[in-house]
Amino acid sequence: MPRQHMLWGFSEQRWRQLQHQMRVKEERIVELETENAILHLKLAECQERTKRRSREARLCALLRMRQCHQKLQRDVKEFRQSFLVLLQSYQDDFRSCLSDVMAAVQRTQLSLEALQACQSEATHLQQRLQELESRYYLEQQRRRALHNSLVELKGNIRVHCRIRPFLSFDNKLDGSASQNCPTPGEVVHAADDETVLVRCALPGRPTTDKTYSFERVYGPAASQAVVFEDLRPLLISLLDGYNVCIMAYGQTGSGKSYTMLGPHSEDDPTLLSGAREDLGIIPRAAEELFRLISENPSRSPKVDVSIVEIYNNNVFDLLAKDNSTVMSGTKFQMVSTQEGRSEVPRLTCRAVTSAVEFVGLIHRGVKLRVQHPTLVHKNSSRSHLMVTATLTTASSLGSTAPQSSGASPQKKAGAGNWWITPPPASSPHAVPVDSADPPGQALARLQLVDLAGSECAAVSGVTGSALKETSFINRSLAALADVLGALSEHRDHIPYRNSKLTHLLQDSIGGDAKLLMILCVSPGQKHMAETLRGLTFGARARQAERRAPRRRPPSPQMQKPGVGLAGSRAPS
Ligand SMILES: Nc1ncnc2c1ncn2[C@@H]1O[C@H](COP(=O)(O)OP(=O)(O)OP(=O)(O)O)[C@@H](O)[C@H]1O
Repeated sequence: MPRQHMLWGFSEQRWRQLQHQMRVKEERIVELETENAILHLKLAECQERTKRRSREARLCALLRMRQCHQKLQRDVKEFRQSFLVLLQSYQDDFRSCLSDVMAAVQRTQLSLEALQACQSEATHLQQRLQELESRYYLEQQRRRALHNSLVELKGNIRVHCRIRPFLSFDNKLDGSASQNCPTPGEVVHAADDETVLVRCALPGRPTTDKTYSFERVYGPAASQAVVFEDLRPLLISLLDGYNVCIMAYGQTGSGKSYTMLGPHSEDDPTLLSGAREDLGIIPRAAEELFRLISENPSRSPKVDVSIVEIYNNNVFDLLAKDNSTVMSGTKFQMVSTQEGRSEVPRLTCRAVTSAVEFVGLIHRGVKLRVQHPTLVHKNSSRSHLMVTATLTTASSLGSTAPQSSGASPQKKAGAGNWWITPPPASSPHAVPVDSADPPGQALARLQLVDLAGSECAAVSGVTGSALKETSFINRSLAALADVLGALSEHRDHIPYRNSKLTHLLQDSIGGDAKLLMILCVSPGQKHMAETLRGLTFGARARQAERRAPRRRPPSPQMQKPGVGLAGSRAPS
């Protein structure tokens, strides 16, 4: 071939160079075309893969949706099933509650019927109770009437005699032991429950027996409880509105303080001591009084206590005294009211609400009482001790009696029954209050007296001021004997004012009140003269007038603070 390059004017070299370049370019084109084809192939692959993936993704999504849907369907099914179970249980519960409610309603109906039956029963019982209350009230009235008749039959002045045991100091005094007596020197005996036997054996003379009768005679073995038991009914009379006085009378050393208060303490003779069974009448009466009061709380009266001693015919207020003024306390004058009552103005009077308070006051008063040793015994009381409890009912029966029914409390079935429980409102026996009976004035007084001992100066061996005391004691006891003598002889004038003692006891001795005298006697030979005097005195006291008791109209002055035995109110 002609040389082309020559044709085109290129040098051979140049020509070869261009050819080479052209071959390189063609090779490069082939490479690129190959590459291009590969890329096309890859592109196609990628597209294919992308399509496949998107198809797969769609399929997956569809699959997931389907699964979700299936799960949802399952959940709904489960939910429905549990809902049905729950519903079933609710229905069961509801049915059971309903049956419970039905049962409860039935029970309530039954209870209602039972309640109605109970109500009618209660109404019936209430009517029965009212009937019983009416009967109780009537029986109570009858009981009181019978009780008071009994007390009247026994006499408004009664004498019990207590013979104390033969004690060591009786021996000291008594050298002349009698051969005829069971215990040497013991000459006074309780022949039976009502007779005292005194064996009088004088040297050179035949023995003679003297007997004395009393409502009750206690031998040396009689306990304090037995002595108290016989006078317990008097406290019922007190609450029935009668003045009551219990006093111990007897020669010195005969056991009056023991009987009224109890034994003295060994260490301090002014102190009371001893076990409960040794308690004397005064603390026992305090207990019994509050026991009786507690039996009828709706009628609780107010109880005011005063304690006085009458020493050398002067009245001393033991509740106003203190240790520093012992023996020099204020003397009190006595007055007689228009109604004839004896009263001590400005006397301390303490309200007590329990037996404990009452006994506490007694202990305090007794500690301040005048005592001196005598030849007979070392704790001889040189004064008369008088404990007075005044019972007042607050604005009286009218205030607590049923107002609406117009029924009024009972006034009197017999005498002095202000204490009687008012009848129930429905009682057909309700009686209108006597307009003459002022409200809140119902009073009764309990006087508990431990007298000083009657004594023979030769026996007690007292001299000086003690002899003067003895003289006053004996004079006041003689005045008491005169009063009892005047009463027994039904004299017009009863000499109450001859001594402070009888003046103070004026309301308690006579037809109005109930007096129990406990005649204490020593059993020893040495005291025989005084014992016989005491026994004669007691026998004479028994003959004092027996008049149906009547309730004394209360003195208006007794209502006023600061006047009378219920006098000045001291803070308790
Ligand atoms: N029943 C009795 N049982 C035991 N001891 C008694 C009894 N009675 C009295 N006594 C004792 O006899 C003594 C004298 O008694 P009490 O002090 O009571 O006599 P009194 O009559 O009050 O004397 P006074 O009038 O001199 O005060 C006391 O030691 C007392 O304890």
